[in-house]
Amino acid sequence: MPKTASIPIVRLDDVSKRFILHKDKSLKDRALYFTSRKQSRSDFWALSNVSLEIQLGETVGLIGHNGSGKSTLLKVIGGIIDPSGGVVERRGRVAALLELGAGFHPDLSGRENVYLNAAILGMSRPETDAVFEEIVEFSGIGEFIDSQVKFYSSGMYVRLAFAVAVHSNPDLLLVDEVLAVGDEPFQLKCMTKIRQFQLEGRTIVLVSHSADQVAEICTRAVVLDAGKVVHDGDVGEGIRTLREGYERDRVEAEQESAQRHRVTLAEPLTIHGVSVTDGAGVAIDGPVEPGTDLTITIDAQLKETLSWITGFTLANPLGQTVYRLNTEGLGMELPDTPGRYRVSFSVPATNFSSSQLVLSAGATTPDGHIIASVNPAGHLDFTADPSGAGFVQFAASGRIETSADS
Ligand SMILES: Nc1ncnc2c1ncn2[C@@H]1O[C@H](COP(=O)(O)OP(=O)(O)OP(=O)(O)O)[C@@H](O)[C@H]1O
Repeated sequence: MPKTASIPIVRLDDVSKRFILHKDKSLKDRALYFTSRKQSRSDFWALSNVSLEIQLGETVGLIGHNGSGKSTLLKVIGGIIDPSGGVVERRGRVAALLELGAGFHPDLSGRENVYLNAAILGMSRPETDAVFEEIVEFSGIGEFIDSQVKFYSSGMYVRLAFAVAVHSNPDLLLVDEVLAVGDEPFQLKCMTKIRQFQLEGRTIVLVSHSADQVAEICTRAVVLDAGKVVHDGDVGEGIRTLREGYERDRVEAEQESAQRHRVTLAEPLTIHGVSVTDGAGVAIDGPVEPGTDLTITIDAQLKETLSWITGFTLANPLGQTVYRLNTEGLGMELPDTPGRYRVSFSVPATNFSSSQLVLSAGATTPDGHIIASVNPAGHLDFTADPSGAGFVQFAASGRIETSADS
């Protein structure tokens, strides 16, 4: 299949999906409002006004919190469920790998299910005959192909379903979280197959909770939040948006829980601010050139007598720590008496090759109990050093020697 840019294979215009929720009424409600109906109905919008175009050859990762609408969107894209409003257009052959076992009949054998599933995916019997052995080999199901699938493990289910889907010659492959169910060698096999699909210019849309997986294979990320698209585009940026949402939710949940319990825990330490300056003491406001000396300063107030450690972390958009430093690591002992302290860390000649890093700062007791955390405390854009690649760079050099006897 030739790789062709800018041909939409899927187009969603202002798509919404409503589910009707049935909730049991309490006896009190029924007595108060003299109603005999046991249930109340309410509308729930799992998707709201989603518009997107997916081009031929793209690999799109759908990410978002639990319940944000990812699976619903995947099903709408695949035509498995109809939207309540808006327009969905799709071209080409679709293979959808949705929730575990969907499309498999438990009483039929693996072999019978392969033929049934392949027929659902639009393959004729001779077409299926031609790839049957390949499907069985890819799935690694072996002799169990003639057992009823109700005796399969969840991994075996997924392996067989994925094998059928990828051998059905789809233009558009839709994959829900199911890949996580397979073991590591099988996941590797799936990744290799997905890469082959990408080279062949096929289109893939996958739902994943693994930021690493999305970063590794997707060319675009769509982030959903409560049924709405909150980011569509760059993968690293999308993962950052998602992580910031998680952090916001965590802080809100903590505040709510503190309010609910009406306990105002006196925090022993407050971080008032975190600043980043260069070697000349000038605040960093823009790209950081290779070789820049950085000073990270944590402004903290200790409110009671306590031993404490403070430090900072620089992480990439996937949340992986690229660099971490704290007072304990540097052998610094902080005063344990109440007061306001500015703790500075000097990091000379920095050379991070990751383009954007997230700065966070925190404080713990010596036994690791977190007493303050600021995340994110800032974002730093490092200008890439073209001499090498990887998380960090060094002042590297090279040399060529000519051997005298050549
Ligand atoms: N058939 C249904 N009837 C009623 N509500 C539904 C139905 N299917 C999904 N929902 C609701 O719609 C919302 C979105 O569900 P969806 O499965 O798309 O989310 P998700 O982002 O894939 O979640 P997860 O990460 O947990 O798999 C959820 O609140 C879910 O309870």
